[in-house]
Amino acid sequence: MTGAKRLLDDCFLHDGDRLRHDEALAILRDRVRPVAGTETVPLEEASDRVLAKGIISDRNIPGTDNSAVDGYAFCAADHAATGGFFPISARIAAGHPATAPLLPGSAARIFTGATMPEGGDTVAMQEDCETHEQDGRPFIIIPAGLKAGANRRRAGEDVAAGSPLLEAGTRLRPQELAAIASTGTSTVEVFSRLRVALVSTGDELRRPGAPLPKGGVYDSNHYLLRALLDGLGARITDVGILPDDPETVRAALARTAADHDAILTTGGASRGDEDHLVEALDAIGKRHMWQLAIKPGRPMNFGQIGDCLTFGLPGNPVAAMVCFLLYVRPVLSVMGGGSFAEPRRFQVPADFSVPQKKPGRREFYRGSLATDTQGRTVVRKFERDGSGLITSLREADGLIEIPEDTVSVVAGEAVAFLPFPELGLRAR
Ligand SMILES: Nc1nc2c(c(=O)[nH]1)N[C@H]1C(S)=C(S)[C@@H](COP(=O)(O)OP(=O)(O)OC[C@H]3O[C@@H](n4cnc5c(N)ncnc54)[C@H](O)[C@@H]3O)O[C@H]1N2
Ligand code: MOO
Repeated sequence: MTGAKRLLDDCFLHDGDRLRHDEALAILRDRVRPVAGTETVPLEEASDRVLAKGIISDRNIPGTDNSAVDGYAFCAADHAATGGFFPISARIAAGHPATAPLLPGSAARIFTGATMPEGGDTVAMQEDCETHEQDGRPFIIIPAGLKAGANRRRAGEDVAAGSPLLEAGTRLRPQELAAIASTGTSTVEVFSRLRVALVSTGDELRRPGAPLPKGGVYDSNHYLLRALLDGLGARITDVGILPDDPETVRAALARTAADHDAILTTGGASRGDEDHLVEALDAIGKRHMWQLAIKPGRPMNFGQIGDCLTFGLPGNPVAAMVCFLLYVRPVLSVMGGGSFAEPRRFQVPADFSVPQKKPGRREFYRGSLATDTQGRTVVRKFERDGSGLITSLREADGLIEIPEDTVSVVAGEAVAFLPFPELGLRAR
């Protein structure tokens, strides 16, 4: 990251002068690069990690043509001549391929996943067949009408030998781990875990478990952010709670920046007399952006101290979570070798109205999905706006995004909805 494109340091900015959401994203997208080294880990420890080296499958998956069902393998071209009456000449189970080709005009008893016999191209499901015995020999009656190749899975139909399986930069979800395992690979080269420090600030804060003085507030943001970082594969350092004291804040940030890739702070982001984060950042580092034309999350700041990136999240829990999801998550993803993924927006009819919205800023409401009387999916806005209401986050399925130039929302009109899973969270 080099020199800021645009620095804003006027705390009395009007929304029109603040950095817009798209501008903020463009700055972040532009400037952030992967910083993590790489390491080789066993597949058991690779969940949520980012692949540092692409994987090419050196084999076909499945490895052989095999049966998709329990039944009888035969050659479709033999059906007319046999009238569907086949002697059973072999038995083939998964893991025990036939050692000889199928005798012409005969069928093989076969089980799901077992390798197709040479000379057989089609499998009849056992439920559709009738067994028969003649002269002490087993026969199977296979109904007409099965297409050649029915119930047969082709070698390489999932992945062909020599084809790229996964690209570097892929975050490994359960299904990617399964795909890697299916190629027989037991270790993967992934980007090292980012070292991320969490800092809470505010004299009023205490950790759960400690007694709370009058006017005190439990540090819920620490637990919010810690859990939001799940899935990014970061190594978390808990710096604890810093008091509202400029010297202490500055010293702790300088010390922490020396051996971390990123610091996430909460609280003290705006410019009250007791808010020292921005001041500390200006004194010992560089501020790249501050004050966004969004709600909630207006005082979010972003900067760096040496090589360590800093994210100053607002103290209000809703603002902290929204800013994390919109800005911190994609940046940490890129720093850790992954992609800067834009969440997909879905147009959903609003089950609410907003008679008057302030123009010039983008607003994010907490939204939950519901079904209206005609069975359509609609989105409801949490009725209260407070940025301190953790309840609103719990009751939400995602964020409703209202663009800068919109000044009202009429019930029934389509609004952009960002489901939480698009932002890396689990569904309720
Ligand atoms: N005069 C102005 N006042 C405020 C402005 C403004 O522009 N001018 N902006 C408001 C907005 S928007 C927000 S958001 C908050 C941001 O405040 P800070 O980031 O400076 O945070 P604090 O003042 O320290 O705390 C705000 C609020 O959040 C609670 N908090 C803080 N940390 C935690 C934590 N770790 N866990 C739970 N709750 C926490 C804190 O007790 C306060 O209630 O400022 C507005 N004010
Ligand atoms: O970011 Mo603040 O939450 O708009 O209240």
